[in-house]
Amino acid sequence: MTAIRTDGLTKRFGDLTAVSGLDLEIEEGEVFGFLGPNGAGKSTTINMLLDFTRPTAGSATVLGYDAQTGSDEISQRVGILPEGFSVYDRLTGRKHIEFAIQTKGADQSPDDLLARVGLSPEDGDRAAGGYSKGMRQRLATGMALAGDPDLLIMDEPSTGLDPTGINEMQDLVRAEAERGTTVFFSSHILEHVESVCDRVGILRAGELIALDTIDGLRESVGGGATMTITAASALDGVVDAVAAIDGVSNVTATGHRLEAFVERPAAKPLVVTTVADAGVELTDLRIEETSLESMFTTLIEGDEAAATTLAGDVESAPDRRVANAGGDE
Ligand SMILES: Nc1ncnc2c1ncn2[C@@H]1O[C@H](COP(=O)(O)OP(=O)(O)OP(=O)(O)O)[C@@H](O)[C@H]1O
Repeated sequence: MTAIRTDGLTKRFGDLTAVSGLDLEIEEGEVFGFLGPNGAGKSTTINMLLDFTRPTAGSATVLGYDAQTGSDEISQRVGILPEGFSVYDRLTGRKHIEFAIQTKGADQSPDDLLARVGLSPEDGDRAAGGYSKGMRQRLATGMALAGDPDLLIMDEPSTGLDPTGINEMQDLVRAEAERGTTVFFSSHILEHVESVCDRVGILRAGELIALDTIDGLRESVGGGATMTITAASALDGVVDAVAAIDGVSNVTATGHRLEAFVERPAAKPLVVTTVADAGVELTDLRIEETSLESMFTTLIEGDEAAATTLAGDVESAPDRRVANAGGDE
């Protein structure tokens, strides 16, 4: 079954399009990372899935229920970890969990749920106001797991956590995924989702600009590298010859240094032989591969070329923009 499906899901706030024609399909059992910088539209999308806010256009289903007409059924089957969850300082951790179990109408042992998120019965006895950020996040996740949801939606679960807390959060997501829970979680940092996600969708300014597995994304950016050649004499004379090689771009020479961006691995030796054939003596060669993280950073900062590289799989993106250009509020 499809856990989440959106068709042209769009939300406008006045002139601002927060989410634009989003088409997503997330399978049951999948761990999906919803990525994008601040303000990209991640929370707005989640709010539409949970019927906290209504779409301007398009539709969504969650666990087979329409997000609007089936919101009661959805809230019974979905666990939510909201962004910026705050605890009731004076209530114990266990009370928080008991409250969540009651809300779901479930019959579960609070201590089992505490244990599932790595909190001991003694932790459960303590007032949550004294919890560390990592413990608060565990508690919030424990509350989200009340009633054994089929789908866990986590909005920026790594916010405010230190590296240890982030690792703990990733372990929790892995453990839930192993139990068969579908996990949909948003983040603005690729590194935080990279090790746990089956697939990621990258949202920028409300538009889905990439939808792929981490390996697929790697493949899209793979092979790209910056070569820096240093020689015993000036290199400006070879710029044109290097730039003429298929798969080589952005060639610049400053004195004895030449830099070139190489898209195809096979072009790398050609750059070296072209320089050597010009009778220049090479003294140093450095190759810096483009990392997924750096591509992601470039991408979300608004680099159109990077967006085009990663957008390969989002075939309908241009059509969607046209289709949704009019008719919204
Ligand atoms: N109720 C609202 N009224 C007006 N504008 C809104 C409202 N809610 C969100 N927005 C705007 O919609 C855009 C998307 O916001 P959203 O919170 O969905 O982004 P996000 O990707 O979740 O960001 P963050 O990572 O900061 O939480 C932003 O420009 C935001 O200012």
